[in-house]
Amino acid sequence: MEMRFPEVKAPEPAELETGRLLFAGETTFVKGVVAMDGLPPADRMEICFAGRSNVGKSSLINALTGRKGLARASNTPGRTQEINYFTAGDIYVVDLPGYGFANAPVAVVEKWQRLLKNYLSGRPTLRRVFVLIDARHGAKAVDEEIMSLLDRSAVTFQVIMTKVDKLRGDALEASLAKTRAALAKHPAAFPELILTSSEKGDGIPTLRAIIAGIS
Ligand SMILES: Nc1nc2c(ncn2[C@@H]2O[C@H](COP(=O)(O)OP(=O)(O)OP(=O)(O)O)[C@@H](O)[C@H]2O)c(=O)[nH]1
Repeated sequence: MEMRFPEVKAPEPAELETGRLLFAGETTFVKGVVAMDGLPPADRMEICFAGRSNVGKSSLINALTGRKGLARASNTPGRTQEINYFTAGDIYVVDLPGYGFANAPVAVVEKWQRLLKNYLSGRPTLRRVFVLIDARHGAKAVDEEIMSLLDRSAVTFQVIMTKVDKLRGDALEASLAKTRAALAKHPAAFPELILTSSEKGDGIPTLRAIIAGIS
């Protein structure tokens, strides 16, 4: 299953095991943050997940941590409005608010954008941002915006393609090629895409191993 996608180098068994162990224990919710002064102390490494509303972020975090109700999967785009902190092993896993939602009031969007910007550019322990992109839709303008912000903030990021079970063959290849081309313009980006399906579990052990390998 893990070998189906040649994008990232397949982790070694020992790396897979380290990744499994990192998420084998209890993943606990720490807090939802709405302002910079609410962030927990920057006392350990953290990684975070960013993506457009409905990209499948909650589903991915649930699959990663093996806890169904942890990050709520919802069909109502844009309902996750806080920076949510979780602990997994000795790291923080951070769930950023989904961006690009159409119906939220402008003032609300602006407040989130400000928080997002401040967080991404001012968190010393943030080691990597995983930018989620729906395999069916490819990178949209809002994804480009966040990737440019990450470039400017010098925060390295890696793209996770979500819902790859919805595409196959040439359609999947075309989507990947387009995303790779988009990434080539971003100096802070890792070139390799991580392909995932939370529904099928594809790519989840690999993602765990990648996270465990970040130091
Ligand atoms: N086929 C398929 N559907 C998925 C997958 N991951 C998520 N979905 C579906 O996509 C929709 C959105 O998933 P969520 O995980 O709630 O998305 P989100 O990005 O957290 O959404 P917000 O809460 O709006 O930010 C749901 O209907 C999920 O069931 C996947 O890997 N495959």
